[in-house]
This record gives sequence, C-alpha cells and structure tokens, in this order.
Amino acid sequence: MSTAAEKRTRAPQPDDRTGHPGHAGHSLGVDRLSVRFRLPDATVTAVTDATFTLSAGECLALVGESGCGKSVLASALLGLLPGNAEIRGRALLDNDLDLLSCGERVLANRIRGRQIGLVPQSPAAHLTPVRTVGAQLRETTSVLGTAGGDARAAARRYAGRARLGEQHLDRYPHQLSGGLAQRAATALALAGDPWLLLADEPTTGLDRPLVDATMDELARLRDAGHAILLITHDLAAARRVADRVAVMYASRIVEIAPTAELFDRPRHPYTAALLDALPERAFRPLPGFPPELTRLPDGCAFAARCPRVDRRCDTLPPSTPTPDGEVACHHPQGG
Ligand SMILES: Nc1ncnc2c1ncn2[C@@H]1O[C@H](COP(=O)(O)OP(=O)(O)OP(=O)(O)O)[C@@H](O)[C@H]1O
Ligand code: NI
Repeated sequence: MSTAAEKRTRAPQPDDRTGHPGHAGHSLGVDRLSVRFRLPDATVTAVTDATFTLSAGECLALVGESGCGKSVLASALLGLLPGNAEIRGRALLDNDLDLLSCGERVLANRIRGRQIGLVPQSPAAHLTPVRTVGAQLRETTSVLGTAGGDARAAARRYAGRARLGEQHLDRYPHQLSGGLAQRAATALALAGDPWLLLADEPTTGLDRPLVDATMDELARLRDAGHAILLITHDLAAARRVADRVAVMYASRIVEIAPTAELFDRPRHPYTAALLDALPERAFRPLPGFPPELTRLPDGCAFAARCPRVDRRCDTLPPSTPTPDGEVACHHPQGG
C-alpha cells in the first residue's frame, strides 16, 4: 500500500532553526502482528493480524473504543508486554530488524529512546518531580549518547526541538504549566534522536485548546521528519494531525485510509458509527458494547452492532483494498 508520505508534496525537511536531523528513508512495516494473553481460565485476544506501514514524515492515528487493543499493539512494538503475552507476526524497522524477535538487549540498547521515542500519556508520569527539567534532559542525553560531550548544550537543543524555552530548564516539573510540562516530556522523548514517536493518548484529560496545541506540536515534529504513531479516542484530534487513520475494533484493524477520505467516505460501518457519534455530526453514539476479547465470535466481531449485518457476517471478512487503503467488511459503504 502506498503511503500518505509518498503522496504528500511537501517533503520532510530538517528544521534549520533547531538543527533537527532529517529522518528520511526510515520505515516501520507491521505485518500480521497478533498478541494474546494467556490467563489461567481464559485467553485474551488483544491484537489480531495488525498490518500497516509507517514512514518517516508521516503520522498514522490508531483509533477505536477503549479496550480494543491499541496500547497493547504499541507495547508490542516496544517490547514492553508482560511475560504472559504470546506475540506473532513481524514488525520490521527499515525492512531489516524485527522488533518482535530481536530480543530485549537490542530493544534496550538500540531501539527504545534511540529509534522509537515514547511521548507519554501524562507528562507527570515521565518527569521526575525532584529534579529540574534541565537535569533530566542532561542525564537522558548522556545515557543515550546524544550529549556529544556537552550535556548543557544538548539539553538546550532538545528543549528547543520541543519548543520548550531555555528559561524553563532550571524549573521543577510542578513549576510548569500543563502545556510546558507536555513539552518537557516531549523533549525527553526526543533526547535520543528517535525517528519514530509513539504517542499513546497524549492528550487525555487536557482541555480542547491544549489538545489542539499538542496535536499541532506533533504535526510540527512530523513535518520535521519524524514518523508518528498516534493512539487516541479523539477523532477530532486525529483529524488535526494524522495523514492516515487506522480504525481498530475488537483487536483488529477494520479500516485504514487517508484521513480526509476516512472522514468523507467511511467504508466500514464501524467507522461510520464512530463519525456519527461526533458532536459536530449526528451526535448519535453507537448503542451496545464490543464483544469480550476472551470470547470473540468466529465471524465479524462488529456484526452484533452493525446496521448492515447479513448472513455473510458469520464468516470473517478479509481485508480488501480500497483506492487508498483497506477495509475488512463484507458490505462496505460507498462501494
Ligand atoms: N497483561 C495483560 N493481561 C491480560 N489482558 C491484558 C493485559 N494487558 C492488556 N490486556 C487486555 O487487552 C485488551 C486491550 O487493551 P489495551 O490497553 O490495548 O486497550 P486500548 O485500546 O489501549 O484501550 P484504552 O483506549 O482504554 O487505552 C484489554 O481487554 C485489556 O484488558
Ligand atoms: Ni490504551
């Protein structure tokens, strides 16, 4: 599948002001990634056959209801799942290194922080309360080997890339506003020069102006050449920054499409239902609940809530190509 990044006319540019490195050429190719958790009395099917690509300079949003498997997917890529997780599939970095099989040592020494940065859900969880932001940045750049012998200059550099003014480096996290704390946490995520940023619900609990500001910061990092995997419930936020959107339902990606296309012409009935629930649209929440991930049906998991359900839905709908994406439905809307 061709990517939005290939289609975008504005190529990713290094940011001259901050000396932001270009990351052109990097890619992540996830192929049938599946995760199950074995529990004593049940098996949780958290992710099933997730397949997508993501290139430097592109933002992919992963959206779907709570519990559908978004965070488990992200944790699998970082090797952060607990021991009871059974992982299958591949996740190739630069068509080369498989994140799912390379092992903890490689992940710890070469990947986490250095190739893949984590933009945290809550800055508070990422920042140490008892040390200044500058001290934390200096330490992180030293540990990750990006300080280049001058940790102070490095701290200023990464603060600059996250648009955190130098004057804030001597402050403790609690002395920063919510927006500045988010930038400080982002500066830490950038401190190892990762090209790929994972942002799992980076705006939970923020008010709308701060959500928008955070999305605009992510868009800026995308434009500076980073790849961004944005996990969110917030379709409006996704629309603001994502080039493509992947919609997840009950462990599967059921539709993936360029953002404008997805909003204008949703093909999967679940995507249409998510859009109908938006305040600026019909504001009609989808009735019912997703199935338990311990008892998924053999056929389409959305059938029980689907307005277009028919006999074919007893069998699993295969993922089929659309002009610019894919949909897994026996009777997609709009052709
Ligand atoms: N260690 C684990 N053992 C068993 N089940 C787990 C484990 N971690 C996650 N799960 C289950 O996997 C499913 C997917 O969880 P996940 O956190 O990925 O959902 P999510 O889409 O990120 O939801 P939210 O939007 O609420 O963050 C859930 O049913 C969850 O309970
Ligand atoms: Ni989550």
